[in-house]
Amino acid sequence: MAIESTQILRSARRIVVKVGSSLVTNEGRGLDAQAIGEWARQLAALVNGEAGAKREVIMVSSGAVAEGMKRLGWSVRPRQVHELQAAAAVGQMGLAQMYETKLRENGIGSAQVLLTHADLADRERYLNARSTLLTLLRLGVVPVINENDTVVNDEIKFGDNDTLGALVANLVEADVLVILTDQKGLFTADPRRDPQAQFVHEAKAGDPALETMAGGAGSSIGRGGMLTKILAAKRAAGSGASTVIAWGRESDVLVRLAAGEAMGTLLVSQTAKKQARKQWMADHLQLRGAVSVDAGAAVKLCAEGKSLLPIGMTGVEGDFARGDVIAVHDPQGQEIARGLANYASGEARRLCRKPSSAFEQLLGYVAEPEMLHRDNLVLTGR
Ligand SMILES: Nc1ncnc2c1ncn2[C@@H]1O[C@H](COP(=O)(O)OP(=O)(O)O)[C@@H](O)[C@H]1O
Ligand SMILES: N[C@@H](CCC(=O)OP(=O)(O)O)C(=O)O
Repeated sequence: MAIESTQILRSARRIVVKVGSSLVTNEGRGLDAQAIGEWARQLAALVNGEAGAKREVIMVSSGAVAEGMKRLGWSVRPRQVHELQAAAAVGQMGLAQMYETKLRENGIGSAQVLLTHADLADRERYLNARSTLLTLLRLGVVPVINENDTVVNDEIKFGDNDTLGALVANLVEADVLVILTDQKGLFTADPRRDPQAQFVHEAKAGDPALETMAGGAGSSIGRGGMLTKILAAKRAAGSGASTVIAWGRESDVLVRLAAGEAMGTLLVSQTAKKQARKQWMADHLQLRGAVSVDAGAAVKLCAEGKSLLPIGMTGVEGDFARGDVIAVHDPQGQEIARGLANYASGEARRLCRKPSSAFEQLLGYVAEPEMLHRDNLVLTGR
């Protein structure tokens, strides 16, 4: 593995770790307390900076359906969606409890977050999920995420948490997505079926050749197999995150990866994080409105890399909701930036020229001090 590649892991500050059902539930035998304890110990080590700098980590864990089936005494995975949903609701209790216990034993707080694809497609919910997760990370708490199986049906169900892991990596703009599974990484063919399969150390995320190598799930517990992992890596690369697929039972896997050790398969994102964000924002051509700012705010945005605060806003155009993409115009009417609005147009009009200390009285609640947060904004002027 090239030196620059190991550097990707070593320098990663925000990491999303995804573990699959077969690992979490010991191939369906029940929650693997020892394995979860091991990952919790390693997550704590990353948060505490024991493997280099302090990292922010998010755990995306499957296993609710498999654990629920065990608790309900079902040996065969039900085909009816509502039975799967019921099993997930039962199993999620145990899953959350186990992570909470194991992380707490390591001195780390945890939070349960259940998400659906629809939550992340809706701009307002996307922003809400993003700010909640970023707040949890700032507090040093490890979010433990799963699909919200109760409210999804066939069409909108992720069906596999590899995709969810990638969407979460996009949501929080993680540096790296680590997918822990029951193989050492990607092989040129499913190693359970082809003994000649060669290990792939490193490749470009999104390379179509990888999709032909990847087969379906090797066990009756796992869902997506390698293909969903390859596609997840492609999706994660959309926001600039590289992906590692590694064996979840390798000793100290997370700590060693974070220290830069070459393990598993590294799928390198071809786009830098900033460039990816700019592209994403540029793709949202449908601007819902704009805010005009004074010269001071324009300098803060363009030259100082700051967020846009309502105090610098002189006017609001259009009718937009929280989470919509809007433009920022300088005093000459030139577009200088675009970003995700934290406030709807009606609220924004009331906040123009106001300091954040006045927001609560004006709106009746306290929300973000920024109209456009730096992380949700790209400069578009020259
Ligand atoms: N090219 C490949 N390289 C490695 N594993 C593969 C490949 N194609 C298919 N697989 C299968 O994918 C399985 C992992 O996927 P899955 O069972 O869904 O795990 P998880 O529960 O971790 O998501 C492996 O056990 C393996 O049998
Ligand atoms: N939300 C489901 C996860 C779906 C699933 O099986 O994912 P995975 O094992 O990661 O392929 C659960 O917790 O059972």
